[in-house]
Amino acid sequence: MASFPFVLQAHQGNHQVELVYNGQQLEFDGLSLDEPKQSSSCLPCGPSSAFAGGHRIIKTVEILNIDIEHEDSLVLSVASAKNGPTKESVLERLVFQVRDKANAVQWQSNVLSHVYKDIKKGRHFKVLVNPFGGQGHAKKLWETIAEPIFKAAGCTYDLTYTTHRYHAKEIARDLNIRLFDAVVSVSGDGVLHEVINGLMERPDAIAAHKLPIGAIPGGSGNALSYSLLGEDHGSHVTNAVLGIIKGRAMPVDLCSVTQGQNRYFSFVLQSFGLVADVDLGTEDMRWMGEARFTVAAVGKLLSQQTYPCEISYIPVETNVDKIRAEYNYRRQQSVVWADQTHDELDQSHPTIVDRFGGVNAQLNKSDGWVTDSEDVITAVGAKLPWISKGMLLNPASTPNDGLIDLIVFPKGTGRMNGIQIMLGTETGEHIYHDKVRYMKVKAFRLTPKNESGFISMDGEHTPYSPYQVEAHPGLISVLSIEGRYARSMRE
Ligand SMILES: Nc1ncnc2c1ncn2[C@@H]1O[C@H](COP(=O)(O)OP(=O)(O)OP(=O)(O)O)[C@@H](O)[C@H]1O
Repeated sequence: MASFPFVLQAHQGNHQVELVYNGQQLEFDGLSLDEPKQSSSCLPCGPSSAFAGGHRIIKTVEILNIDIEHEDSLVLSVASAKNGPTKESVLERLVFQVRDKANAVQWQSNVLSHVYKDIKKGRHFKVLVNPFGGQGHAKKLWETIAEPIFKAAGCTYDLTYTTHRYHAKEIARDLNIRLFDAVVSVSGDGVLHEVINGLMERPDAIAAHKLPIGAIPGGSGNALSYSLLGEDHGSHVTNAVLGIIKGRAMPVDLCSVTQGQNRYFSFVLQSFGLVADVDLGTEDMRWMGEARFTVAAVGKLLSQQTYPCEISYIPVETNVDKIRAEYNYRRQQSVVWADQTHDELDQSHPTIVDRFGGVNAQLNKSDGWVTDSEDVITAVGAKLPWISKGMLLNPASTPNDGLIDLIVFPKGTGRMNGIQIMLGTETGEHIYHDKVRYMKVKAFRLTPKNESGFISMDGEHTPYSPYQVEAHPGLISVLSIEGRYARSMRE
């Protein structure tokens, strides 16, 4: 293999340009101070400082494709952060003229083989778009932003617009998984919940759980996108698509929930009390848009409403400082991809095994169960740090620590503390509040002690009856460039 740097002499009009790829990034030297000939099919392009001094840098991860068109045009397709690191990346087509085609072909081959090292180039996706997701914007987001980037990267897809509730679940259940490199959803978390539950219902769930999932934010709650891309980029379609084209399969734990005779799979959260009420009990406030959640939560905190229940859990760590230290330690460790793991389902057993029994089993004392019987304001188990924009409820959540983050706001918090805690959820600082209990657990069981109310599994309404949650390590995989969620806790 040729050694770095890979250098190519090219032209833009009368300007000579040197394209230098060093394994980390592509640098253009000698660019015209005017922007090069390009087209952008995403966002309007603002003035770019990236061209200052005739020099521009494009990171390896931002390079989608390099084509040689006609005899002398080298076309670079990139999704770059040209408008600033917190702005949505932009699809660009940069065109250069080359005089020595053979040389250009060699350069193209050298660069692309490095850009797609360990990643299949030209993936084939099953794409699901919920035309009603996110107040009806998902279809437009697909057509105007996502689809052109997939095409520019040479990816192909089989597209379905979901036509009814549970359509995504039916598709995932019946999908010929060997045909696709991943299943991609342009939606909120509701459709992803259906996809995961559809995959897990299959007789070949053992194989199906290996099919990676790609999330493009197109709903009103995009918890997975926010968790993968962080607060700044969680709603940015281009960044999400880049992660799907250039990401690898990251193993992600999945919560299995037993309730009555049923089993659900939950990848975001299982909520009881205030958080469930705000999620499911505010349909009549939909006209307020996203503000409905804040208005409802403030109202409930001021009313000091509490919810009687019994919570049992198997604690692993209950000290927030130690949880943070472990979080930071884990971030120092090298990333493990799904194709490098041997999870429990690869072994001999054909179905999910509940290590701690289901909800109807007696709690086994030797497992270390602890039981609290007191009213709470809310109790939430979760596997994602962000549950929506501006709501970093479980900052220590990581994709694959095999544990559930359990957060409890006990009764008697008081109105002022309640508001302080709520404000803290924007940055995740609420977990340090002395009225909040935040812990890492292996499993938990919640038994409501009143007649009726709301329990939410990933935003889905489930019966108001006891449920037990256990995390199954690495049961699904999600396409990710970083191999971890965006940083959600301070160092
Ligand atoms: N064509 C359709 N008609 C009605 N419901 C649908 C359709 N397609 C999908 N759904 C349902 O829409 C629900 C919400 O979908 P999605 O995940 O896209 O958004 P969300 O963020 O959860 O919520 P929101 O609808 O508020 O954006 C899912 O539970 C899914 O079953």
